[in-house]
Amino acid sequence: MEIWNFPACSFFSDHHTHTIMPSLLSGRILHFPKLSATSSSESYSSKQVKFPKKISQNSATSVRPADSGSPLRKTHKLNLEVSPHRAVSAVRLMRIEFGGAFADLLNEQGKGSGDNEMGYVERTLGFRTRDLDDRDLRLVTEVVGGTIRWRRYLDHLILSLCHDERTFRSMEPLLVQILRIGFYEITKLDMPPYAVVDESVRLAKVALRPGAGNLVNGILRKLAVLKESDSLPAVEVDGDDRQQARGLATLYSHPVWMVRRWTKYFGQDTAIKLMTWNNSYPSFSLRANTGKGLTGADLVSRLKMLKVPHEPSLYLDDFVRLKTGMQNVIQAGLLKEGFCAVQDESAGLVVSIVDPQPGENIIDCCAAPGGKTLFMASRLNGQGKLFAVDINEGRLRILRETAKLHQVIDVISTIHSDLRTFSTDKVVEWDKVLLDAPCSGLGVLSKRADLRWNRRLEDMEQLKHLQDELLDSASRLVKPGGVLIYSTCSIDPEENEERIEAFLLRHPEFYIDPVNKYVPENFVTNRGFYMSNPVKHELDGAFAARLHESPDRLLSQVGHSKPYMQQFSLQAIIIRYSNH
Ligand SMILES: C[S@@+](CC[C@H](N)C(=O)[O-])C[C@H]1O[C@@H](n2cnc3c(N)ncnc32)[C@H](O)[C@@H]1O
Repeated sequence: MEIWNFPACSFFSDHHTHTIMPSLLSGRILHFPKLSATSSSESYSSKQVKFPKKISQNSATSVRPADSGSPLRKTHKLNLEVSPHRAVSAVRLMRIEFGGAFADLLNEQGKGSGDNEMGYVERTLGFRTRDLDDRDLRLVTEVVGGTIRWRRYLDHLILSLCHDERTFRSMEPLLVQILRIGFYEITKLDMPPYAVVDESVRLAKVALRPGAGNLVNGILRKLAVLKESDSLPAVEVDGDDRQQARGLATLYSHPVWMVRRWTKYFGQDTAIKLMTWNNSYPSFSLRANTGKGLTGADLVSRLKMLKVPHEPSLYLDDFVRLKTGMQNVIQAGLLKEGFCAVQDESAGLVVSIVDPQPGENIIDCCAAPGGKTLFMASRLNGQGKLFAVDINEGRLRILRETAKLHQVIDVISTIHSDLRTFSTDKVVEWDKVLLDAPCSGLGVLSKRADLRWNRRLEDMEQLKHLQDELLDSASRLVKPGGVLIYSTCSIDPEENEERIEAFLLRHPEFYIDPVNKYVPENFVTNRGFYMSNPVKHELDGAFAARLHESPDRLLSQVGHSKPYMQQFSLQAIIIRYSNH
């Protein structure tokens, strides 16, 4: 199994994630889980997605050799007339939009669906294409990420070129994906329009029906003409605040509520810059695995050997930034062999704020899949103990496996528990407590292309409530005089500063420890918090507050003490809770 160390991310949605079940895919009529809010309200919608009949007779050109895949593959036909990147992209987009699969550009070996991707293509379209080569793979990554990001804008263009709104709303989902891909390639990738038209028509005909091909032909040709004469349908950004937000939301392809929220908090200019950042191709950072005795210099020489362009991090030793070449890093096995991890510097800086020291006992309260845990563990140099709590067992398993791979498992104990329950046991106190809280992830939208469409305004209220509860729980685990670090990968003040202000009102025994000592000054806010801002720092957005608990808390808080405190030793905790 490929083990990934994801960039810092929000996974509130984990509990709502749906994946396509293979058994569902084999039927002609598929019942997908609930559509995302945006797809139902801002785009076409359908709960029953009809897929085309299996391969049309005239499109099959050869039969795949019998020994080259699963039994399913053997029985089906290969279509060499359809461009593989287009077929795979369309199916991936269907999975992401209706199946809840994430569009992380790095997910699952960079192929989106792992080795079985052609199986999905075949079951969805009724035929398979030739396998993807490296160029196709890069194109699929680009097309899928871009088409998701630009979905609202692309739908605006498609709608403008349809006869009427009903035509658009009643299109089959697969037809919409084929059109979106074509529109994206022509308008954003500047691909030769007539090649795009031809390929898209062919896919629509073979995968759907001849009429669908004609429709694609008509609409894409109109687009090609408009593109050539530089007269694409305009997006109006005027009127009152609400109308302007709608216009900007279409022009920069984001949900309206996000535009309104960012305009309110940061002003329109910054909101536009933020959306532009979210729409750009993400860059990635790698962290050399010092747990294995490797250094940033070792990583740099491997990257040089691979001819992967890179630059050292401005802020963190042992981190390097890549703009391109991630595929080479993957193929060379650097991640698989635990040589390095993918970690954004904005997440690395949160670990700098925790400032783990050898010999300390640290608890990471929402730890999985372990990006920060592993980095902290490597800083303990084999001395001390790190407890990793998470409610999600599957993700904790990934954490354990990665910790073994990175050779830092000796200092880590995993605890599968809801933090709220775990903390009421009042088991023991820790020197440092990190709460990397579930959050909206609004700081990582450039990497998580689909996230903007899966978040709803209503989620924000639920998240804030959960964050308050988890902060209260985490605070119970801090020893007198100890440190509590709260972090998110969000830029939203309501999930960040406001949560801390509310916490301090509930817990006057804590005070803010300004982060100046731990991170460069340009990341420090007026209140002494850490804030990485994509517009300012060209990193993912992230936030952290470092809070100290007053050493005389127990004296000052009669009746609010921790009755069962220290009744267990750390060793007993390991035995009682750990699952490895
Ligand atoms: C932002 S992610 C953590 C990312 C992780 N710190 C890293 O750097 O890789 C939030 C995590 O909180 C976990 N979580 C959510 N609710 C929880 C709860 N009540 N108790 C414990 N963990 C919870 C989720 O399963 C998720 O893994």
